Amino acid sequence: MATRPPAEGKPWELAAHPRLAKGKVVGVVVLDGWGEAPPDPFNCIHAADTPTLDALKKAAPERWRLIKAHGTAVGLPTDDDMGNSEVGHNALGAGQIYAQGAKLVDLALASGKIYEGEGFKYIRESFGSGTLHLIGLLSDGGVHSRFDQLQLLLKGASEHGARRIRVHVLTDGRDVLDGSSVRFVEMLEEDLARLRDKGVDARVASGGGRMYVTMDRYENDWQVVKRGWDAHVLGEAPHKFKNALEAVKKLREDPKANDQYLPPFVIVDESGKPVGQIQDGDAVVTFNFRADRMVMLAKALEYENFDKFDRVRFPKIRYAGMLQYDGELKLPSHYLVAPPEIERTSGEYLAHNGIRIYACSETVKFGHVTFFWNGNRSGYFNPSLEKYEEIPSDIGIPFNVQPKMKALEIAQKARDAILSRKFDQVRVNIANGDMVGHTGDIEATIVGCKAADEAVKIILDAIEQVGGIFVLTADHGNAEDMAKRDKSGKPLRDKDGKVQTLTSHTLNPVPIAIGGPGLAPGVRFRTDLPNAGLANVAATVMNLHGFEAPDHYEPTLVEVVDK
Ligand SMILES: O=C(O)[C@@H](CO)OP(=O)(O)O
Ligand SMILES: [Mn+2]
Ligand SMILES: [Mn+2]
Repeated sequence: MATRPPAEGKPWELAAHPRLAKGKVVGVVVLDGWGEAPPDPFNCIHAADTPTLDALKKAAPERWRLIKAHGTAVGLPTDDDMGNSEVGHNALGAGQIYAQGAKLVDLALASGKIYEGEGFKYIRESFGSGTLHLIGLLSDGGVHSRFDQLQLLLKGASEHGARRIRVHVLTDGRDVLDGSSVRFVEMLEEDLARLRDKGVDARVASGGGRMYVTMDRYENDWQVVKRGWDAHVLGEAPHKFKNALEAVKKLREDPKANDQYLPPFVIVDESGKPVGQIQDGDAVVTFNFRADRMVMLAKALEYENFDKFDRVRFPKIRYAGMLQYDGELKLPSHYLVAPPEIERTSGEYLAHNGIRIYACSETVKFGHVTFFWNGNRSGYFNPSLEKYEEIPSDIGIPFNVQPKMKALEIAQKARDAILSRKFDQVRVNIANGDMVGHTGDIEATIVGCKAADEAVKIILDAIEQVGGIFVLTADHGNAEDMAKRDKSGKPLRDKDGKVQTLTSHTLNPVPIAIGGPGLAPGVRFRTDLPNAGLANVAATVMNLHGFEAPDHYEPTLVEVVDK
């Protein structure tokens, strides 16, 4: 964790790098979900035809190396935590390691401070006559939420006065194994039964699969959020069950069922009445700590004026997020734990130093190279220097059906931005390894990886034409390992002998490659930073723009030697 002196009050002007020239176009490519792992049939990156990236690897160790993308290196609670896009892009863009949401929530729960904060005091006002609703991802993936945090919150809230609690569960299957929803619901039901023994009226009220119900992001498809609203708030859904365990078990009987995409369901009583609609006077907490897939629901819960879908009813509730999900929008206005204040990101520094930036991705990753990259901040630092462009993602189909996604379109936009010479930095995120990797479809992921490699080639060719520099890296692993493994690394099989598919991110390191005709001949990776991680990339990029990095940044990966 950074122990460097605080930057407060320091000037924004960056010193010129003593040996590296300014004025080169720098292409920054983030391959989402692209880690490094040994060759193996479940390593889709290895299995795919990726000539461009293979050629870069040959420049190791001087211009290709691995960096850490998981655990404490990116501010997560432990080294057992896989990386994810939020923490990955935060670290890449900020150049510093911050304790992230997951860790801040752990600390607040462990110390009990969560119950003394403004957010909890606010929702507690409703405990007298209202119900406390908890909505979020039922998972121990640690990417958006964690089950142990939900357990502690349930216990703590009841000890602090909540008498009637309803949980609205979104099943995962993306950060954890598909099918694990059943076990999570069982464990939750055990906890709720214990609360009932203590006289708290606690039940599951509604739910659905995270990719189909509630957890859309970057306004890709508001219908997803509407399905959640209908189930959680209105108590309306096509499927009705007597309890949540029956719900997930029955819905999973469909051979095509998948935890990520379970349809919305509502729990009803003997007379068919929903057990937990959200009503005037209730309190609501969205217990995900991660922002991107909760912001849309937060808007629906909080905004008086709202036109994304017909809410039918807009109950007067006291709503708090686990964290504040958008610092610029101040949304939600009440929250249980203060988010990390990520400051002095490389984007802000570079904007102060006149660097013109173009950033582009498709919808599902657009906020990653903009909002997350800039320390969870929306909008431009300097609109006259920056341009952010979003390519609409395919909607309504799973990504294994169109595994090439918009890789080509993103690369063409980047190429045009590079060749226009209107920008000093052209930054993209190419989504295939991650989004297709999450489907667990090996064939499709291989196709996606090949498409990503072709996109990289287009961008590198443009950098070549303008005499520029490229930095290519990734935010965390995914496509390089699609099998769940035992401790020795052998794929685990289910009772029918089928290898268990790993849809989640991984703990693997990711590659970083530098090159291009603009790179001074003596630039190479240092050898004294074997444990470097994503947070070391920002200082590296600043150097390649011809600046020294600020001294509170994690150190640069490069040095310049005489050639
Ligand atoms: O899809 C997401 O929300 C996460 C996995 O839960 O992936 P990423 O961190 O790559 O965005
Ligand atoms: Mn990612
Ligand atoms: Mn992902």
